[in-house]
Amino acid sequence: MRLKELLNHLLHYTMNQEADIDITSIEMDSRAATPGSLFICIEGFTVDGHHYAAQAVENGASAILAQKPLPHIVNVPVIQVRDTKRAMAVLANAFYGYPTEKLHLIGVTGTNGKTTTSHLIQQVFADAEKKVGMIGTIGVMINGVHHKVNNTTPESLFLQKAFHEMTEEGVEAAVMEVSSHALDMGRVRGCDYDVAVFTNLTQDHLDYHGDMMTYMRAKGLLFSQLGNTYGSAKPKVAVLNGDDSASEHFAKMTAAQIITYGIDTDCDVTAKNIKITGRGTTFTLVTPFEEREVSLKLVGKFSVYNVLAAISASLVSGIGIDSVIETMESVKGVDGRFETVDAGQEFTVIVDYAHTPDSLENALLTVKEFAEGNIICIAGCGGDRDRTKRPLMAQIASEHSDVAIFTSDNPRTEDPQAILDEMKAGTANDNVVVIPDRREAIEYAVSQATPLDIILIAGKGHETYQIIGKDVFDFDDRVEAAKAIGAKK
Ligand SMILES: CC(=O)N[C@H]1[C@@H](OP(=O)(O)OP(=O)(O)OC[C@H]2O[C@@H](n3ccc(=O)[nH]c3=O)[C@H](O)[C@@H]2O)O[C@H](CO)[C@@H](O)[C@@H]1O[C@H](C)C(=O)N[C@@H](C)C(=O)N[C@H](CCC(=O)O)C(=O)O
Ligand SMILES: Nc1ncnc2c1ncn2[C@@H]1O[C@H](COP(=O)(O)OP(=O)(O)OP(=O)(O)O)[C@@H](O)[C@H]1O
Ligand SMILES: N[C@H](CCC[C@H](N)C(=O)O)C(=O)O
Ligand SMILES: [Mg+2]
Repeated sequence: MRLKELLNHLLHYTMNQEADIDITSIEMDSRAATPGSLFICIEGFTVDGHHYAAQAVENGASAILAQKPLPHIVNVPVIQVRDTKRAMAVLANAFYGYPTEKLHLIGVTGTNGKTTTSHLIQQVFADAEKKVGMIGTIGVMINGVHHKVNNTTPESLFLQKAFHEMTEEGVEAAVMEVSSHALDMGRVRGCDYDVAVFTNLTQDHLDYHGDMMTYMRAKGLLFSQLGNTYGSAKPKVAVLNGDDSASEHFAKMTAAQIITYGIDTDCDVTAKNIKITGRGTTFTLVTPFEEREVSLKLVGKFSVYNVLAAISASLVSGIGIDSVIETMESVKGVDGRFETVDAGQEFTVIVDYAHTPDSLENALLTVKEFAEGNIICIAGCGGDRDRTKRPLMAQIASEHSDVAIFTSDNPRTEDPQAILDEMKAGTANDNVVVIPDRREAIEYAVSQATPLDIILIAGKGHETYQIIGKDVFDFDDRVEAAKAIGAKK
C-alpha cells in the first residue's frame, strides 16, 4: 500500500519530508523491520520504542511513525502523531483491509472463564461446519492450526494481521478473549465486535488497575465499543451474566441489544435442576423459547455458567439449538482446566488453571461436591502480579482442603520465599505445608495421597513452563504428577 494512501486514514499528522513510497509491512519491533516496513515507535513499560528508530532504519525500515520528534532520523520519512498506539490501531486496521468487518466477531471478557467459554463457542462453530478462528491464552487457532502468542489479547497490529489471515483462509467467525489489560491499553481498538460476552468480575490484576471500579470500567470498554447498528439485519448483542452485579453497569454502557444468562436470578437463558457429580453435570436449559435437558462431561457450577454463556452467544449468532447442545454435551474439557491425570493411581489428580481467589474457591468447592477422601490442594501465586490476592488465595486453599501445600507459580523476578510468606500471612490454619520447589510439592502431595483422595494442582493449567527470575524452565504439572505417581508405585 502507498504510504500516502495509508496515512489518509489518520486525521492529524506531520511529516518531515514528502515521500511517495510503498509500505509492505507495519512493525512495532525494530528487530522485525525490513525494507518496505513502516516502523511504529511505542512507549512501553520497560523500554521506549523511539530509542529503536535508528535500528529500524539500519534494518531497512522505509518510514517511521513516532509521537516524539526524532531529529536524528533524516534519511527516511518520519511521521509524527499525538499517540502512536492509537494510530497503530487505525493503520493496522486499514493496512489489513478492515478484516473484522468481514468476520462474525465474538469477544469474551471477564475475570474467569474466558478461555473455557471461547473454546466452547469455537467448538460450536467448528461442529456446525463453519470455518472458525480463535485468539486467547492458549494461542491463535485458524481453521484448527495453532500459533503461539505472548498475550491473551495481543497488540492491535498482531490482532489485525491474525484477522486478515483468517479472512484469507475463508474463516467466517472468530472468537477471542478480551483481557482488561488489552481494553485499557487500546489493543482491540477498531475491532468490529458482533457479540460481546461477559463471564464474571472478581478480584485480579489490582497491581495494574489499582481498584475494582477501575478494573470493571476497563472491562466495560468492550460493551461500549460494541457497535450500534439499529435496523441492521445483523444486530450487535451483549451477552451478560445476570447473576453478576457488574452486568448492570455494562448494560448501561452499551447501545447493543442485551441477552442475560444466569442461574440464581431471573435471566433470558438459565439452568435449573443442576446435578453435579465427579463425572459430569446435568441440568434443564431454559431459553425464551423452550426447555431442554443437557448432560455435560464438564463439572462444577462454574462450568454451567460458561456453558450458558456459550449457548447464549451461539444462539444469537444463528446456530441452531440442537447443534449447540450436541457440542456442549460432547466437550470433554479444555487444556489444563480441570484436567485429570491418570497414571494408573487409585486417587484422583486434577490439574486446573485457578489463579484467582474466586476461581480457586470454585475449583475447590466443586471438588468438595464429589470428594470421598481427603482433598490435597497445591496452590501458588504468580510473582510480579497482584500481591493482594496472595493471602486471600492462601486462606481459600487451606479452608477448603484437608492439606494445603503452598508452592511457587512463576515467581518471575520476585523472591519465591517472600511470595510464600505473603500467602502464609493470610491463614492461621494448621493444615498448611510450604514447599517452595513445585516439583517437590507435587511429589509430596502424591506421597501423602491414599485411595479416594483428590489432589488439586492449581494455578498453571496448560502452562508448560515455570518462570524463575527472567529464565523460563520446562515444567508441566501434568507431566510432573504422572512422574511422581510412577515413582511411588
Ligand atoms: C505490561 C504489559 O502489558 N506489557 C506488554 C507490552 O510490553 P512492554 O511495554 O514491556 O514493551 P517494551 O519491551 O517496553 O517495548 C516497547 C516497544 O519497544 C519495542 N522494541 C523493544 C526492543 C527492541 O530491541 N526493539 C524494539 O522495537 C517493542 O517491540 C515495543 O513496541 O507490550 C508487549 C507487546 O505487545 C506485550 O507482550 C507485553 O505484555 C507482557 C508480556 C505482559 O505480561 N502483559 C500482561 C500484564 C498482560 O497484558 N496480560 C493480559 C492477560 C491477563 C489475563 O489473562 O487476565 C493479556 O492480554 O495478555
Ligand atoms: N465461570 C467461571 N467462574 C469462576 N471460575 C471459573 C469459571 N470458569 C473457569 N473458572 C476457573 O478459572 C480457571 C481459569 O479458567 P479460564 O482459563 O477459562 O479463565 P480465563 O478468564 O481465560 O483466565 P485468564 O485471565 O488467565 O486468561 C479454571 O481453571 C477454573 O478453575
Ligand atoms: N493471565 C494471568 C495468568 C496467570 C497464571 C499464573 N500461573 C501466574 O503466572 O500467575 C496473568 O498473567 O496474570
Ligand atoms: Mg484465558
